Amino acid sequence: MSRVLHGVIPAAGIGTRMGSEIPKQYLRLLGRTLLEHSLHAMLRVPGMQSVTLALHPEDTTAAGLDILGDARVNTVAGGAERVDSVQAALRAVPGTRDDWVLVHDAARPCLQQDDVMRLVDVVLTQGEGAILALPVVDTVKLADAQGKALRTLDRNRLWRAQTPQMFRLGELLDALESAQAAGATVTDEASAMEHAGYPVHLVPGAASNLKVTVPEDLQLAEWYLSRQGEH
Ligand SMILES: Nc1ccn([C@@H]2O[C@H](COP(=O)(O)OP(=O)(O)OP(=O)(O)O)[C@@H](O)[C@H]2O)c(=O)n1
Ligand SMILES: C[C@](O)(CO)[C@H](O)COP(=O)(O)O
Repeated sequence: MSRVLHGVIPAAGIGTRMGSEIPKQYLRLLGRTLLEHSLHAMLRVPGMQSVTLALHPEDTTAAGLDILGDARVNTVAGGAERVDSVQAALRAVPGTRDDWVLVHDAARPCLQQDDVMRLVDVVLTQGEGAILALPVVDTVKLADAQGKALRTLDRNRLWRAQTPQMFRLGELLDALESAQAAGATVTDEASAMEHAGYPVHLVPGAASNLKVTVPEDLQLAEWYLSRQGEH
């Protein structure tokens, strides 16, 4: 069975919730764009053979960054939704169906190597897919359409999905296609794998691996990045 690793980074979003003049993946923290931070984290993973970036079809910014200089980096045009961008990138991965792929959001620039390595270790030991995730710490309510609480969920069994999410390339491609065909909501890769009946291990991640979504996330991400630089 293959132990070859590839990376995919969906980076074709427009950052509506950030509301910045440029797409948020090109905002800079400590001198590097969010996309560069995320890409470097992927390229640093031992054994990473390629990283495929899904970029917005009208993206002219990536070409001006040094990141495309690494021979392992490929780009493709992304799609209308994150899942479309991930599918486009997966189809362009220069690997075999048996190889492993780690899908990581460009918008998660503070990924730490020890977290990725724990994920890779679980996957290669178990031979099954896994994602980084965080146990929920708040009390969580299920609401009706009017915003009235219906009931309280058992938070001991609730996790917040992060990225990277690591699966076999061929299985993930097939799972995404069948979930799409069935009209299932696919907000991450794991949801497609669950839909197809595959096990998905939850590997505890770190709060620092936040998804930069709204303006106030930028300061926090910069603080996490500056702390990482100290070690
Ligand atoms: N059509 C899309 C939409 C999103 N993404 C990527 O998926 C990741 C997670 O998406 P999100 O944080 O929602 O980014 P945006 O879609 O840009 O933000 P928003 O939803 O606020 O518009 C980001 O790295 C984003 O660039 C993508 O590749 N293609
Ligand atoms: C994949 C993800 O980051 C896991 O939490 C998340 O689902 C992406 O959601 P978004 O709305 O596309 O940011």
